[in-house]
Amino acid sequence: MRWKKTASMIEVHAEGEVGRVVTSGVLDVPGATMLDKMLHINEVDGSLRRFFCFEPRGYAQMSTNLLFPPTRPDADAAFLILQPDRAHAMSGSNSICVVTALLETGILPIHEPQTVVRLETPAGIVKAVAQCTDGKCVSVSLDMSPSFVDRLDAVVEVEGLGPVTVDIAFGGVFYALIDPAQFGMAIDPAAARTLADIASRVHRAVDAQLDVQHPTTKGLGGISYTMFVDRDARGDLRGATVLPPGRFDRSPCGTGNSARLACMVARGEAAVGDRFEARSIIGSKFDVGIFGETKVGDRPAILPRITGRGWIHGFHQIGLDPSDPFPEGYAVADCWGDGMDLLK
Ligand SMILES: O=C(O)[C@H]1NCC[C@@H]1O
Repeated sequence: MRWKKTASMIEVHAEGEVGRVVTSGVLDVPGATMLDKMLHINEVDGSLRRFFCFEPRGYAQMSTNLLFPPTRPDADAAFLILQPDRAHAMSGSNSICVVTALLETGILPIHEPQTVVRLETPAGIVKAVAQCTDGKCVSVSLDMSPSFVDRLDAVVEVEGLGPVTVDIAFGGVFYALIDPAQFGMAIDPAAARTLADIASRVHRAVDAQLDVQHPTTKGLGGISYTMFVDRDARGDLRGATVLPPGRFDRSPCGTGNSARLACMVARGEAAVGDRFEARSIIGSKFDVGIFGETKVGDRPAILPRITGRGWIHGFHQIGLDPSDPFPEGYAVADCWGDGMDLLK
């Protein structure tokens, strides 16, 4: 074997959203904390992100999760979420994928009927409670990051669309939440390309026109994603997160629904103790709820809880031959999306 780099991973999806879990090939990333490691990838050396996320080893519609030993004594494992544009601080679907992989392959011991896993992320500790039967994680409940509103009904000037109203909120990462009705649209898989194009334009406008900062943690600023929010015919929450360079989350989105719940509480549309069904653009489901409240800096914040399911669907090995002409991979807008400028 003459490969310059080799990595093994577990292929997992959570309610349709793929979150690969790397189990070998990456020993560590410089940084004393998970936030430091994320900033190293985003500000110093993005080669790992490109190796895993770009073609031919990667593709747009997935995330790659790097596993690490925890840097904190109160955590069982740590992970970083790599996507084509950057490493991100927290992710609901990816947390479900990581817990499913850790427990169903014995990296951490599985206990029945319930296993608690404390995950360390750049956004802090996420407590995961997995319901386990016959060696399967039947469901995973996540106590998400404290979530809060940055601003409601902000207006940005969007190329080709004019003024667009968004809510900016934090659910583990920052979101621009968009009501599609302002474009005469609704969340519909048949309109996915049009909606994804709109979302990429809104993302650019928010980046350029709004200064979004976390009140207590430098390095968590700026929106990660945009998310269309509406309700389905049954009145259930329906959400569709668009990730750079312009593709939809296949899951209902845990961090996005956490941000949405914070906005609903701020508008008096929800309260502590409420629970909802949240659907994705493909109809998959998370149970989402609010189990407490707190403060983040001077901001009132909620404690969301997200429950969903993950499934292992493969085992995978990738590598780099020294003669490969594309050691850092490549991406083309035909299937990656119109927001190629949003990639680093
Ligand atoms: O569920 C979530 O929070 C994630 N799904 C893809 C984008 C977000 O990180």
